[in-house]
Amino acid sequence: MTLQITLPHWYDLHTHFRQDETVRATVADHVKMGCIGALAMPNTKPPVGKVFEKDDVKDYKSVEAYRQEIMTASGGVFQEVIVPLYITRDIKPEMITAGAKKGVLKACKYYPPHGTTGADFGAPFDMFMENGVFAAMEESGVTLCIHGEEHGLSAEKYFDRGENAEELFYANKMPLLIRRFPKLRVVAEHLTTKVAVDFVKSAPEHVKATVTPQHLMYTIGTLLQGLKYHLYCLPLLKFDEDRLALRQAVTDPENTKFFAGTDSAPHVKKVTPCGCAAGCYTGGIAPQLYAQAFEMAGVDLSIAQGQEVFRKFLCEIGQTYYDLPKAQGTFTIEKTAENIKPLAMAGETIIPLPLGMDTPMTWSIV
Ligand SMILES: NC(=O)N[C@@H](CC(=O)O)C(=O)O
Repeated sequence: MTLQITLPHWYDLHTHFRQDETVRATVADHVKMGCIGALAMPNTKPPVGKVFEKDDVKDYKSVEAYRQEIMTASGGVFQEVIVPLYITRDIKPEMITAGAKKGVLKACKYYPPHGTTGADFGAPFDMFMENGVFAAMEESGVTLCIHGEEHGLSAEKYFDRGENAEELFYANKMPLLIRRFPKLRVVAEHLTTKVAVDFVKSAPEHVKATVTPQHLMYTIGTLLQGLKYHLYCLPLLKFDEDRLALRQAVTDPENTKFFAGTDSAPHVKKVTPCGCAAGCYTGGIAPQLYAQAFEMAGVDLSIAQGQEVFRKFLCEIGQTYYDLPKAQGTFTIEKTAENIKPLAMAGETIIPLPLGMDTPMTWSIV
């Protein structure tokens, strides 16, 4: 008999829905994969750089309008959407306090300046340590979602082994942050290195982390062999010992910190004449990929104990941390290969991550 697992509906707690007509298509893919909500990243065009529509901050999108746009696109399926405020140079501590007080602002997102797709509005981390922004977040219980990479490094330092951009950030910046703001809620996003995993493990309980399917499944070697550019995302895939640390963290039966955040990032123009944009699209297929990754990590998903570890990672830890409405319904995945199709969008196509990979998908949505 084909193995099936029934899971509560879940929240993807790190994803990119983009803007305009892309929102409807990407949200639909999330609905297809059992999501009842998400934490939708603010690196849109223009960025989500203000809290309320009435705030007069450049031509930025507002948290309240973008949240409503996504809720509407889900056709009533989404129970809740968290839109973090993009931390730009234009953010003032008062905006955070006011947004939190009204219940509109739950999180803010730090991007290293020019560190990834849509990160051009980011500003140096130290600035927010000093200008009252992180202090206002700590005081009002707003979560800081961090893209934890040092910025401004040369290419060879950025991807250096042992001292790469993420390792430097978790060795230097993060300890300072949690010492200075001991009550600040922090989510370390899309971890890729053992250094970062060890940091999160050793930090207080309110410091958590998201992990993507691709960082659990692949290493830099997979990307380089055949230059599989659909696997190019930031932070870059790392080495075997890093992947092992991630796998151990998410599959540990005692895990209370590491949860699902796909970083699904659609790019209609992934390839440029001399390179490619960072971001992997996993909309519609993420639970299947996570299940495959857990099996690759040695978890037996045919037994209750294995399923429990998986359920906690996908459906429970993050939902509890963000105090999101509990799921009433369920969805089912089964162990049969899924036939993936490119997503058509505004006359262009978005290629989901596993298309063209050597490893075919082993799970599908029932
Ligand atoms: N992960 C990525 O490589 N890209 C993301 C941005 C990000 O979170 O880095 C994107 O929006 O395309």
